[in-house]
This record gives sequence, C-alpha cells and structure tokens, in this order.
Amino acid sequence: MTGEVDRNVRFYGCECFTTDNIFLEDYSLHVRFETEQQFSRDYRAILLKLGCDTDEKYKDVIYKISQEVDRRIHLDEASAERTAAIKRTYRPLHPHVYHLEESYLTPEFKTIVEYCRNIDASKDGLLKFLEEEAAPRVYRFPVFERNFCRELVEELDHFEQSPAPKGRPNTMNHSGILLNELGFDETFITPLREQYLLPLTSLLYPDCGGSCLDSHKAFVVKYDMNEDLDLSYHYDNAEVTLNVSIGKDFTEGNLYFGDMRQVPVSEAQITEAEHRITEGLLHRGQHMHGALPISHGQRWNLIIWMRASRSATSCAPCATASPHWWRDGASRRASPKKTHSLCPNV
Ligand SMILES: O=C(O)CCC(=O)C(=O)O
Ligand SMILES: [Fe+2]
Repeated sequence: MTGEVDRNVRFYGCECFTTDNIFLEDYSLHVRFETEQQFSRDYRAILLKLGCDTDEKYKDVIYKISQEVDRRIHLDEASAERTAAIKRTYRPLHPHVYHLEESYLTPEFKTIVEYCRNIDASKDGLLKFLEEEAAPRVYRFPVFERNFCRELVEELDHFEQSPAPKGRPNTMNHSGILLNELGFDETFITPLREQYLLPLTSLLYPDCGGSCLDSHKAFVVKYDMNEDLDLSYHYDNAEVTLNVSIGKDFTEGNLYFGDMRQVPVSEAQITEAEHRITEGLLHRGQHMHGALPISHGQRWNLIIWMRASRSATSCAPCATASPHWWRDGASRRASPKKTHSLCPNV
C-alpha cells in the first residue's frame, strides 16, 4: 500500500486557488473574483441586499479581497518563513509527540487497520468494526489514546503561548495551528495517512479517491468561548477528511452534515455527530458540514484533509462543474457561473 503513493506530493491545489471561494466575513458570503467587472456583475446586487450599501463599503470589500488574494499568492513563502523561525526558536514541551508511535493509537483502531490490510478485507467486513453515524458515509472510531491526546494538547498549548510565529489553518477559522509548520508532517501525519488511514479509506471511499490519497493538510482547530464558537457550513479542500476530537473540555459544538450538493443548509437534511475526545469522524471532504457553537469550555480537534492527486474517479470536482455555494441557511446565491466546486475552506 505504502509503495503506491508518492511521498513527495505537495498538498494538491487547484488553479482556482487565487480566484475562488473567497470568504467575505462581514457578509458571510463566499465569492469568486476574477476581475472587478465580473465581480460587480456577479455580486454587487447580492452585496447590496446584505447591507453593502455605500461606495465606501464596496471599496472595503474589494480591498479585503485583494488582501486575501495576496495572502494566498504568498502563502507558501510566508509558511516557509514561519516554519524556519519555529525551527530556530521554538523548544517543544513534549518532543516525543511529534513522532507517531503505535502506543498512541487505540487497540480498536489498530485492529481496524489490521483488518483492512488483510487481502480479503471488504467494506462490509470493515463496517462491523466501525460505528456508522446517521449521516451517510460518516464513520466513527477511537483513534488516539487519552494520554496522547492530553500530551498533544499540552504541546500545542505550549506552542500557542510561545512567541513563535503562527499561521492560521484556513480562512474560516481564526484560531488553530498548522501542524506542518510545527514539524508534524513527515514524522507523524504522513505515516498516519499512509500506513493507517489509507487502508481504511481505500475500502470506504474508493469512488472518492480514497485508495490514492497522496497528500494532506493537517491542522488543529480551536474553539473557545472568547474566540470562535462555531464553524460555518462548508466543504473541505479534500477528498476525505479525518476529524479527531483531542480536547480540552467542552459542551456541545457538534459537527453537522448536510448533503453532497451545495444547497443551502436550510434546504438540506441535517444530521449531527457528537465530538467525543479520542474519537475520529471520517467523512468525504465534499460532504457539506459545519460545527455548532460550543456552550462551554474549549474544543480542540485535529483535522486531516486528505487529497488524491491522480484519482480518475475522484470526488475532487475539478472535473465536475457545479455552481458555487450558499452559506448559513440564507438563500444567498453566490456565483451563478459554473466553476470548480472544490477549494472551499482554504
Ligand atoms: O470543528 C470541527 O469539528 C470541524 C472543522 C472542519 O470542518 C474544518 O476545519 O474543515
Ligand atoms: Fe471541514
């Protein structure tokens, strides 16, 4: 299995990265920006309805878009600089958590993976080991031992409190940590994906590139009563996503799923999945989802967006043109133009 994938594939990105799914926080709207003319044609009226009713406000929107495009263009460069600064200045609290060890994984997870590695393994056989959530093709299983979760959170907390530079996971989360910049990729996330997750996703999501996931973006999202409480309805820049609850102590904040089409949340059948510390929820990246607000404490989750760069039958819709998406239950039509439906939360 390991031999089939290229270890050096960069997290797979689409060409529309600098034009699509730009999140306008003030209007809770995702937009596409190719030219000012196109943007005005596609969004001026929508923005007006959402309260963008002066030239000043409109100019501010254009300014924020240019800042976001600029951020995306320089993303790699800025990330490389932060990574180098972290390496130079940051001293880990628990250096061992950066290296994946079998002992961090629960016996249940190891049994599941062992089953999947078996030549006769089948999806039906595998389903006997997994908890199926009410949402279609969303699976739950215990991933990490509780002690490991505690040490990981302690390490990340220590990093948060250090003066080292921090990049944020994506445009929708204000707080969280990019695990590649901290040095988790090669020694932790890549072996986890290749040796443990790939056997599972190959059986569960062969139609969504699950058998050739060869890159990832891993980060930790953090919700706090004084920071982000929830996460808007979206889909991931991924074929398959693993979302593991690692701490700390929280109430509510369930994940919720809609459907695979980009319809407004108000029109979708919504199903909730509870976050339980140590347990992971595996789902298709294109499955629309969001997170409900926490009502107490702090919630930390490890998210691994996994992508397949060469999947012919992938869900990655660079092949499937679909309308841009809607948000937050409001019937807001974003771009009517057909475009890629991936690259959402970036
Ligand atoms: O907060 C969560 O559990 C969901 C996070 C998520 O969906 C994402 O970061 O893409
Ligand atoms: Fe997500």
